[in-house]
Amino acid sequence: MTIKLGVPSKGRLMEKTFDWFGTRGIVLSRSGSDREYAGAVEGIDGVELVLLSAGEIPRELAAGRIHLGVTGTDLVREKLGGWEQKVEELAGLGFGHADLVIAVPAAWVDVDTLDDLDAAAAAFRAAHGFRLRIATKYHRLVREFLRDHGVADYQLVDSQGATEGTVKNETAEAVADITSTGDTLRANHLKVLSDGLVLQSEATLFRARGAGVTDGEREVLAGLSRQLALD
Ligand SMILES: Nc1ncnc2c1ncn2[C@@H]1O[C@H](COP(=O)(O)OP(=O)(O)OP(=O)(O)O)[C@@H](O)[C@H]1O
Ligand SMILES: O=P(O)(O)OC[C@H]1O[C@H](OP(=O)(O)OP(=O)(O)O)[C@H](O)[C@@H]1O
Repeated sequence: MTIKLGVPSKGRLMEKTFDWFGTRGIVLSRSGSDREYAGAVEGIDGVELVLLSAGEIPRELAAGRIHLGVTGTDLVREKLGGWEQKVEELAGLGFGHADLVIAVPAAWVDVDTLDDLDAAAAAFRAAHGFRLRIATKYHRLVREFLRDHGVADYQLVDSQGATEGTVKNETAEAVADITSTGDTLRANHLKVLSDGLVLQSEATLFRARGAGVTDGEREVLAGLSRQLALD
């Protein structure tokens, strides 16, 4: 009779999630040493804390291995096709705000919009014999966004980190990545296209639609909802 709550195992999302639950009387903590991914829950019975990579939480929710999970809306939409059938958004947590954007070199003075990018991509292919490369880890979201906005002549290249560096390293001509302050983009001489906002993300508490629950677990979920003032 335990509800499993998945929370990011490190960094800003973990700390702010712990604070968010803490102000609502549920004290989450990482037990053991700094490197041990075990968690403890005080202030409510029947809830188990599972510490996971933020990027794995969508899949764990979809598989029903955790009942509740905190992660960014960007990661849920990217990792879960038909996400609305698999998870329910219970609450935006008011932190982890970040924009997924398309950015190009600041030096490309003729490219400020997606239409410009489309034209530049066609010219790039004619000049170089291969498609303009956009580095990202958000393949699904970027592909859908560019398709919906009529940009076709490009290829995605996978980048799982330090994405803004790919342009300087000449493994991509443009990037699609998360930004919050814009510092990383500026430091890498990149600019966001004026209509290049793919998605605005926020840390969110999700419920797995497919996770089986016993009557006892349903009661725990109801108690948790009351304590978190979700209703
Ligand atoms: N600079 C930022 N400011 C605010 N939120 C951010 C920022 N960068 C990433 N995020 C958000 O944090 C969440 C986790 O990001 P990311 O996938 O980079 O996790 P991570 O810390 O690399 O963890 P892991 O690799 O363990 O999954 C995402 O929802 C993302 O939108
Ligand atoms: O707009 P800013 O405030 O500069 O933040 C943006 C950066 O933050 C994230 O990286 P993170 O630190 O998570 O590292 P990563 O390269 O592993 O994704 C994101 O991927 C950007 O690189």
